[in-house]
Amino acid sequence: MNVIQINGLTKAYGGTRAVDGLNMRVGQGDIYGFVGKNGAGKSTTMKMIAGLVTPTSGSIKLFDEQRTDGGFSSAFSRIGTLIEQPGLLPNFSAFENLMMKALSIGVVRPREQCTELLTLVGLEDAGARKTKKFSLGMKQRLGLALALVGSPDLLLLDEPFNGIDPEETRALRSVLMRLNHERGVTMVISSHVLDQLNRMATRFGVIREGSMVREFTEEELHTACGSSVRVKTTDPARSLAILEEHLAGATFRVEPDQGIVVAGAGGTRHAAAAFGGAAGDASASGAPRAEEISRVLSAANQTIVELSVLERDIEEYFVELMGGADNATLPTIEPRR
Ligand SMILES: Nc1ncnc2c1ncn2[C@@H]1O[C@H](COP(=O)(O)OP(=O)(O)OP(=O)(O)O)[C@@H](O)[C@H]1O
Repeated sequence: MNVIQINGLTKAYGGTRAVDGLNMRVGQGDIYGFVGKNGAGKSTTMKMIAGLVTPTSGSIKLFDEQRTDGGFSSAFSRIGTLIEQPGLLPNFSAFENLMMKALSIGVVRPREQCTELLTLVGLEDAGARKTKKFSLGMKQRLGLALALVGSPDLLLLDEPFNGIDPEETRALRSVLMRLNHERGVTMVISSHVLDQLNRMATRFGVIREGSMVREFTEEELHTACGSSVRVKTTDPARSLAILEEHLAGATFRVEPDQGIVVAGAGGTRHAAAAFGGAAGDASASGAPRAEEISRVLSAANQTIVELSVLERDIEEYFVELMGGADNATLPTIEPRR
């Protein structure tokens, strides 16, 4: 079942289209990594889903309920949001902040739920402290607890890792993973911190200038970033012609030293065809196989002097989809742990 189904969503501010004909689909149980450069339209999209901003046009369906001009009748009660700074009252304790929300939305047994949520986000020992004494990371975790009051089925988290240190980040990430695994909570997490999303997300959506560039699963990401093969022969021009003839759907790049880099449609520059695009045999697995390239060239009496498999960088792939690396806030992705 789709938890979120968005079609042609647009938000215009005067002449600026913050979101421009966006399509998006989030399935039940997804941890959906919503990726884009600063200003791409992530926050505006999240705010429209959360009902904080009214769309200019387009449709939003949440839990099979279509948004109307009056908003949603029941779907909103199933959403928890952490968008921008959590709205904490600084002179009240963490527990009191949670209780106020629990009482305002009529949670059954509010004290129990608030105590449980403080434990869930690792703030059980800080419940009585005023939130103005909290670190940024503690505030983020309390903000998450606030979003969880009422046991929502869908969490919308806008840049939840912004400005918090690595230890707090790890703590927050582990709470989110538990919520997803143990309670089946669906999440949309927007971030330009690819590293964090890459460790958690089961699906991704890349937004660029207000439009969805592509959506893909974690598996499809790894297929798309699969290896390419570099081959060098004594007759590069002839070898290239042979490979082009035999490897339908693959893409080719000749490097300055005449080495030929062969990638599946999911492998390098022509990633546009990766999912559902025109792709031939060589791209079906996302990458050409070195053995196949070797066999094709040998059968045509080409002399191979070098053959190697190149791994593609996930970060490079995202940066390409997002529209280039003119963003200083893109860190390197570390290997999964
Ligand atoms: N209330 C508003 N009035 C006018 N323009 C806005 C408003 N909100 C957003 N924008 C513009 O819409 C575009 C998208 O902004 P948005 O905040 O959605 O992007 P973002 O992807 O969340 O970026 P960031 O990562 O920097 O938060 C930007 O050009 C922004 O300046």
